[in-house]
Amino acid sequence: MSDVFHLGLTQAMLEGAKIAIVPGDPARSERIAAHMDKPKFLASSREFTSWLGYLNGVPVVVCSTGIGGPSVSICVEELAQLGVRTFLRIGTTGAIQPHIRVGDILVTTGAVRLDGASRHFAPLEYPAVADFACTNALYNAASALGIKPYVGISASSDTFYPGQERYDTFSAKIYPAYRGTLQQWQDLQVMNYEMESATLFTMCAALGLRAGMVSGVIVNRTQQEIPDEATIKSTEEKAISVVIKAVTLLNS
Ligand SMILES: O=P(O)(O)O[C@H]1O[C@H](CO)[C@@H](O)[C@H]1O
Ligand SMILES: O=c1cc[nH]c(=O)[nH]1
Repeated sequence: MSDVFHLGLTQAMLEGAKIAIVPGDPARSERIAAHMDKPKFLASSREFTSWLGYLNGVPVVVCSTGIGGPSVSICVEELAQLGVRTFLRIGTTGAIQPHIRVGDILVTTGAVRLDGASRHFAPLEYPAVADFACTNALYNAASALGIKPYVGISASSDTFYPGQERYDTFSAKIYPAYRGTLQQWQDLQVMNYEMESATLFTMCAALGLRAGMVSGVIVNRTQQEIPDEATIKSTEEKAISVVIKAVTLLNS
């Protein structure tokens, strides 16, 4: 019998884990757990696939969030009910700055709140900022692995198509409020688009939880719209190695 509504998890299953790695894609959970000692499948329910593993003897839970703010908010709330206090998201992303290349790693310090769910935790004036210790750990983890990440702001959108100003859609129509926004965020030095950090950062800051985010660039929107399948896995693996190292730094 589960202790929470959606995740299919009990407190006992988490073996005291206080830290969670939260990818979007359920299939990524197992690949992340494979980097840990004693990886164990826990549950799969809707978009939430969870595994448990150990890093230097410390239990770490991995649980996918699915796509977008509403499901992130459920994942974080229910893991927090089970005792988790620190959340590191590892995602894929689309860069919007021309100099950022496919395969690069981004550490997000703050998010533009283009979501709806974060407004259920705090008004729009409240910033969507990452926890400093988590960001520091992600940056230092990347550096220790010989990776120089870009560090800065992400635009975090509820929608993949209009909210990220994609015209390669069946209608090619975008509501006026979103036309020209890619250029606007680019001018404002935003690094990239993704879909979860606004909710994750806002709710965690508001609730006294810690959150950070690392992502791997699978497409650069100034150059292409469709990612090259061949590079996705290696980019994800690079970002996974950063998040694993960051957990060991946070636990040391
Ligand atoms: O690769 P994940 O972690 O799912 O992250 C990104 O990919 C999905 C969109 O394709 C969104 O969830 C976005 O944030
Ligand atoms: O362009 C992209 C790529 C991945 N995920 C997003 O949300 N946008």
